[in-house]
Amino acid sequence: MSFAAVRRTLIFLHRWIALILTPVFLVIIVTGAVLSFRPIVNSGQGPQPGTTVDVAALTQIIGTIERTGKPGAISVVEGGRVLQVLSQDPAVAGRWDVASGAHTPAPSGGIDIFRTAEGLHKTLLLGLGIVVEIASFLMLGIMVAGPFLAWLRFRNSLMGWHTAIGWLLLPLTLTSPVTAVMLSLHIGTGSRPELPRAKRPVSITQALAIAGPDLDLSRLAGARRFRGGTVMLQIAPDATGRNGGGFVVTDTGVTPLVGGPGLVKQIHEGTWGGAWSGTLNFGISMVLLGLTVTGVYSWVRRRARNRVRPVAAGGDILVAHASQTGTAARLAGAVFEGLIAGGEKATLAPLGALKPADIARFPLVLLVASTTGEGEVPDGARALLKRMKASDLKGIRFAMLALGDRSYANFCGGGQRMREALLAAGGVEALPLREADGDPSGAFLAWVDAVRGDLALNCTIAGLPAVSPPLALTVADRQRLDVPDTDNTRETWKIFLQSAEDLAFRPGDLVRIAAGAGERPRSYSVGSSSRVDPRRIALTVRLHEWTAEDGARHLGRVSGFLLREAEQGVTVEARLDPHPGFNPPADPSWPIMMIAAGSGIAPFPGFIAERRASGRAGPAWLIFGNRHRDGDFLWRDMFETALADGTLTRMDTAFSRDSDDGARVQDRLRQHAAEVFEWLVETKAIVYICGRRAMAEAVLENLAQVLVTEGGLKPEAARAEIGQWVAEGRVRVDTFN
Ligand SMILES: Cc1cc2nc3c(=O)[nH]c(=O)nc-3n(C[C@H](O)[C@H](O)[C@H](O)COP(=O)(O)O)c2cc1C
Repeated sequence: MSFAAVRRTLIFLHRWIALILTPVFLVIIVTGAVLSFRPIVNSGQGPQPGTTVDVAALTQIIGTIERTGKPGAISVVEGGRVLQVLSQDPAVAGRWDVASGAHTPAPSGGIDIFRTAEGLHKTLLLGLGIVVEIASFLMLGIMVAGPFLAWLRFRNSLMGWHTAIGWLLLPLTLTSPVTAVMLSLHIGTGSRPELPRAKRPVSITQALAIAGPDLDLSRLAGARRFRGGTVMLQIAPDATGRNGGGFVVTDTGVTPLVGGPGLVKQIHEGTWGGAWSGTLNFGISMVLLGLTVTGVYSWVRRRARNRVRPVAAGGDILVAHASQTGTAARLAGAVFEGLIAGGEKATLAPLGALKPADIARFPLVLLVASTTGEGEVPDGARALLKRMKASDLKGIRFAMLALGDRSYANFCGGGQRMREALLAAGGVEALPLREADGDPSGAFLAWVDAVRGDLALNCTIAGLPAVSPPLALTVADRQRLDVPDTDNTRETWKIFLQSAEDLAFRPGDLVRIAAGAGERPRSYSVGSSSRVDPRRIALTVRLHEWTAEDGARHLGRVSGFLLREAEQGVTVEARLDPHPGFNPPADPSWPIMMIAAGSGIAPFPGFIAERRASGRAGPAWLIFGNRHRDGDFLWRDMFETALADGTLTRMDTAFSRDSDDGARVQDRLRQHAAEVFEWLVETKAIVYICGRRAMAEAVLENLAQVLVTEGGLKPEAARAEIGQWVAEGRVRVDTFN
């Protein structure tokens, strides 16, 4: 077994054993804390070494007590002025004043807190001593495994403190379970002498008389009757700290109890140093309590985060979508609602969130799939596409609407690949493939008609799903983001678009802008939030320019228009589309990692602004890469301010063309693999990746690499895991070319 596999097993055991035994641990720890007060309370109660008590008075009062009833145990407290009597017999239980003989009965019905705590601590008050013993073994195991689970590295978070305290105080906290385990194995418990037998039972008064010649009763600390008719006398040490201990008295004489409690027992009970060691034990109990509570709490939190929100289950029809920028998802949603309104049983799900086996459960699948990149399936569906090839979907029927654009070389390539995979796995087409070119409205309505007619399904669609209306946005302000007079930067601007009315948008949404009527629009990520200003949209626009074969310079159609023609005050026509797949988490306290290269930084200023405005931003880590620190550090002031005010927890940069750096974002992931692993696996951060497709792919590969080096996964398993995270939305990718 590799070290990583051992570590994974330890993590698993640490968490699950701790969790299952938490109730038992809590009882043991809390009662242990209560019991650690016993040596504190007891210290200074009996005769102190060197002090003496009035033996005659003591003998007299004990005689009175024994004539009145049946004492179980008698302790000499308050320096010999008072006797504390434990007994079932209410006539004698309570406190007796040695001088006056006055009796203060024990409150009836009162419970002896130490006795109860001890009962719970040893047997859970249910005679379950074996459970407690097993629990101490497991507690020891959990604590020893602890340091292997997370290296000592301080972070100011709940788990950071759990780890640091667990590590640093380990030698101390280990004493409790170690001594408990030793006690249950009878190691160091002290010798148990064979007790002498009495021929005739003796009372405590008689025992005092018998022991008088042999023992210094002026240091009597307590007396107790045993079943066989013997009496045990406890004598406090003398001024030299010696000659104390227990003595068994029978009608024939006195026998010292040799051995006494062993060191292990004293350490476990905190009695080796009186009040001092009791306090130390109490401290240990509190640390153990803290570790248990924080451990369980973080587990609960992790579970809550991990819970995959299932899509409405049930029904015979699966409506699935593979969507990069949300269009296919919106259309699939409309079909789903139409089916439900028509009384059909249907389930709606993003394709990437499903396994082939999930799909196989449905006799009919309606699929809307778009194309991205150069004829590829959307990011979320890529892992599934691979898996589908080796799966068995015999018997399922499917109907697909593919979205695309003929101005791309590979028209509807993504949908076609998906269709081929479904056919190869044994699926059968229920309707011929329908392809949408550009605006999908017409093809969508025709497809829904076929679903209704040829498949005889009730699907009530009132109209087309809301397509975003055209908006008139005015260029309110623009600033260059790169520094033009440094070498070799790429011309990039921030542009603020102003709306005359309030709009609802979130960072990561898409603004589609065309340079002229009927031209293909280009999408830009929204870098601001309507929660901060509902009329102002921030964009990051890089100028696309290239030299043609004839040497002529060309500008990108839309970026050229925005940066060369749409000066301040110019109004542009745009559409604003939600892009829920790339919005920051609704809960701003959720940890996020933002990984961007070049103008892929576009959505993240909006992420920061929205989280800052919420007032409860959680951890956020930005990894940004570009060419030159001096010229290309886009939005530098904004992010440095965020780092200073805490909205950003951590920022790493990579400048590929700086001679003192030369790294890319993916290199940073490998360099900080341990922290990345922690953010991915422990903190469960949502990872947002924005940039060119090749960059996103390199980042995904390096994330998988981190799971290999830090988590011990095999490369294939690590890639599958990342693929699953992409499908579940824990890793989100927004790419452009
Ligand atoms: C970066 C990018 C690449 C695209 N590549 C293709 C392509 O290769 N072939 C194609 O037919 N359509 C392509 N399209 C068009 C989309 O498939 C089309 O706009 C679709 O409606 C988007 O749907 P979605 O929002 O669900 O992802 C591309 C669009 C974008 C933004």
